Amino acid sequence: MITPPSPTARDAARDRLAGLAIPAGALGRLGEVAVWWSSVRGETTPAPPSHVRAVVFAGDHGVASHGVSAYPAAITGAMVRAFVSGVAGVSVLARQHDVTLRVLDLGVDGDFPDLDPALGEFKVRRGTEPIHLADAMTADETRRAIDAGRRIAEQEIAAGADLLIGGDMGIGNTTPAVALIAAALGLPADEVVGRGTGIDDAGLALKTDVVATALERAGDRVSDPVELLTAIGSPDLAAHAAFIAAAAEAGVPVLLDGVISVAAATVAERLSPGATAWMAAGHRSTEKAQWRALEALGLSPLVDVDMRLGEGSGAVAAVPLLRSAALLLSQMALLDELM
Ligand SMILES: O=C(O)c1ccc[n+]([C@@H]2O[C@H](COP(=O)([O-])O)[C@@H](O)[C@H]2O)c1
Ligand SMILES: Cc1cc2nc[nH]c2cc1C
Repeated sequence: MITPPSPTARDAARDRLAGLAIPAGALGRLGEVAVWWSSVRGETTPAPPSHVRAVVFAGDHGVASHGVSAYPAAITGAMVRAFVSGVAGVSVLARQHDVTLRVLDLGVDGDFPDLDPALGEFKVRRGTEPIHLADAMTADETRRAIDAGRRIAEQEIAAGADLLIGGDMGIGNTTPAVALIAAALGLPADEVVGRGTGIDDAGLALKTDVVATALERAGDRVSDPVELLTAIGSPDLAAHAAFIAAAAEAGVPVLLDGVISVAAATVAERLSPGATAWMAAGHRSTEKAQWRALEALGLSPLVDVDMRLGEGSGAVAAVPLLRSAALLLSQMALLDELM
């Protein structure tokens, strides 16, 4: 069940924004996100987010060995190690912007016996089935992944998060992500498929076929979000979607990242209708499915710099803008006070 963010705080913040010593609308999307931040914090002029926590959901995808990615699946595990060592792209941004980063292995096709066992605490399976040929996972695995995502959100909230970010790592994961978006928006494969890590035209045609076949294979099951995750999702995507839904249910705001995070958000909205009110869009990815889904959710991204890294990086890059927006709304003079 979703309780909407405070309409009183939202209206008061909107009034204050309209009265600031700026030409009307001059803060652009910073003004919009400041009003959203007030509504989700339930105060007219809340402090900027100071306990931002990001979780990277890692997993492998059976389609990765079917020509849909520019990189081999072995990169997933190598990057998990990079997150643990603090040297991945999002690790750098998280340090810079004082964001706590946690990586979890939900479905990597490999193990990490030399790393902290907490990394695999929520592991559901090793990789998924290729979604154009078979269900990604079993119904029981989907339930376990959803339960994991909810528990992860609870843990992050208990640790004091005032803003949550879901990141992703998984070679091949843009294929199920865009398939989930196609299912949610009722779009055909060719209107959602993008180049992911950088596939060429032949790869793009193949990936479009894979997504179209996966959607066809899923059939009517696309109308149920849980069955949809079983058919064409993955443990990492299911946990990510449940993480967002649980955050919204608990009244904790979420800043969205690229195409995988936004795909998870479309499923979260279906798991918990109204969840979108607790979300803001961190950035605009180069993946067209991401913009289409953001548009369908009614969200406008803060940062637009052609990023397509995933990992939660675009959302973390937007954190300073959200902080600026909150400070502008609370610290600027009103025009009336100056006259
Ligand atoms: O966030 C995005 O919009 C995004 C767009 C393209 C690629 N990625 C990242 O690249 C990987 C998936 O790309 P691919 O081509 O292997 O499906 C995965 O690890 C994602 O984090 C992420
Ligand atoms: C190197 C590399 C790093 C990534 N981080 C997220 N997705 C990625 C994909 C690749 C290939």
